[in-house]
Amino acid sequence: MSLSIAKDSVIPTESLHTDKKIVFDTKDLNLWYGDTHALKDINLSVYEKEVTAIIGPSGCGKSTYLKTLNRMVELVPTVSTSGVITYNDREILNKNFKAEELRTNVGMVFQKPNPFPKSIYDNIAYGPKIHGIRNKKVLDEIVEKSLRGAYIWDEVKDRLKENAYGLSGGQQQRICIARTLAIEPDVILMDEPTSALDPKSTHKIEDLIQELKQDYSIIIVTHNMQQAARISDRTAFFLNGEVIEYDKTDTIFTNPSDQRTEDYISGRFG
Ligand SMILES: Nc1ncnc2c1ncn2[C@@H]1O[C@H](COP(=O)(O)OP(=O)(O)OP(=O)(O)O)[C@@H](O)[C@H]1O
Repeated sequence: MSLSIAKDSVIPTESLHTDKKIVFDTKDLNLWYGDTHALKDINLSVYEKEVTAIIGPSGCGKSTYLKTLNRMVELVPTVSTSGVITYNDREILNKNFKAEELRTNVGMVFQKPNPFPKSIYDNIAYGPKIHGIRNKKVLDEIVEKSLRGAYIWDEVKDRLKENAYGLSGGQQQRICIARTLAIEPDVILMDEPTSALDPKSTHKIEDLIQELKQDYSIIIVTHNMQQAARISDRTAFFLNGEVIEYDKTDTIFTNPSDQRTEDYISGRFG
């Protein structure tokens, strides 16, 4: 297996060897927005029930990569791709794989909390209802389980009929996480989930992510390197659309093998 090679972004290092199952395997992925080559020869294996952080300066392709994993990137008409991504050994860029099916297994939480303008209850019940669940008792159970899973049940259990907009930003973000849990995904993509939150809410979400990784595989884009160091098991460093280095988080932050990683994590650019 190749060691870290910045040139063609094939990065699995010796220390990445693990018995863990690969959830997402990306091979030679390239992505263009029209003429803009946004992702270049990405090779990356994401392991189950871990937190994988994606770091790198603005515009390096972090969000694009995340949105490729649930095919949201296809909503941009100019997008074209080459290469292969498998999710649990199934090729997802293949048109035969329905994006809707993928998205029931791969949930996403965005930078800005984006609850629906509906009651807290309806925010959580929305996804299950779309999937055909109508039984009130079953929906009640899903709502409670999801809110408990996002560690917000005790704060909202007496106000489930109130509009979610009445909650604080940190609470809204946990409602959005609960909404994702309600569709029972096995992967949760998080695009800078705490960047709009105060330190206390950030801390709660970080604790929550640590809990969630017992049951889910989590991929998180973050600009906050302390956050990546605190909560992730592995970290990928992106630069100009390439993966420069991918390794265990401890290694990336204490002994990176590429000078550009070292320069970035020590704040010399970005
Ligand atoms: N919808 C789009 N159409 C055209 N180009 C785009 C589009 N979205 C992103 N890009 C370009 O693709 C490249 C990667 O952008 P992306 O948003 O993935 O970077 P990022 O690392 O997530 O940045 P940030 O940290 O600022 O969110 C950039 O050059 C960006 O301008």
